[in-house]
Amino acid sequence: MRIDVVTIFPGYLAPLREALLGRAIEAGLVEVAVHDLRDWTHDVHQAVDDAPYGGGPGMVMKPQVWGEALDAVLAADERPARLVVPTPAGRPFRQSTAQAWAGEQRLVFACGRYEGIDQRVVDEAAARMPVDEVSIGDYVLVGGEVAVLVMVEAVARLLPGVLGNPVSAEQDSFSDGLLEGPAYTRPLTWRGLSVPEVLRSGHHGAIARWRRDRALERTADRRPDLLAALPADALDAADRAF
Ligand SMILES: N#Cc1c(-c2ccc3ccn(Cc4ccc(CN5CCCCC5)cc4)c3c2)n[nH]c1N
Repeated sequence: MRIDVVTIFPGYLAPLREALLGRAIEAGLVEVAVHDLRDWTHDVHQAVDDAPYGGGPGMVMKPQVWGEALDAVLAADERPARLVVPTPAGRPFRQSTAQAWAGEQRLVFACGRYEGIDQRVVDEAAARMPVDEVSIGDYVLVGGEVAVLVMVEAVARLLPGVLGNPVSAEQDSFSDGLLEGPAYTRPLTWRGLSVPEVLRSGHHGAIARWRRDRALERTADRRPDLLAALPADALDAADRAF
């Protein structure tokens, strides 16, 4: 997969080259290119924004600059691309979104700032490629860069070879519709708190049951919406007894 990010703050995306994802890039499992939107300005002030038509707070990002930038970035590689535009007004970005995008050959992320990007940039792009306007959550950020860091990590960890232990991607929270339960490691007792006996029993069936019960308990407590959204056949008799 190739990932391109267009932003006026390229430095914000530096964390993409750290740790697990950095190693995946070095291993050639994923390609990442970050582009400075201002490279496609032609005025001395490198203007990327202007006042909103119809009035209102703040500034809107100019369509001309974005159009030239996306044309150039898309032309740099022949693979078909999906354009992703983070916005507070977007559809929710979920694990299912990350799983769907993990199958793409190429993702191009457009990081807006100010009050966002002129809508015509999205509308014009949508005439020639798939475009998703997405939000990472119901809170307001100052720009799209942090959202792109979140989404790129969520997608990249699903790519073959990126995670050392691929099973854990399948056992993620949300993959089975539930939150994952508590995890423990050594020491056996820490500040007077011990690891639950069942996890040291060696009885894999009992351990699996305990973990499922803790996941159900946590999901019911913290995300009852997820429990309500589970398909009818997702809970077996033992789950229902819990
Ligand atoms: N993903 C994601 C995000 C973002 C996000 C993503 C991309 C951009 C680009 C610019 N901003 C800043 C911003 C902030 C508020 C508003 C709404 N206006 C407020 C004033 C009155 C009018 C409406 C617009 C633009 C962004 C924010 N925020 N939260 C998420 N989950």
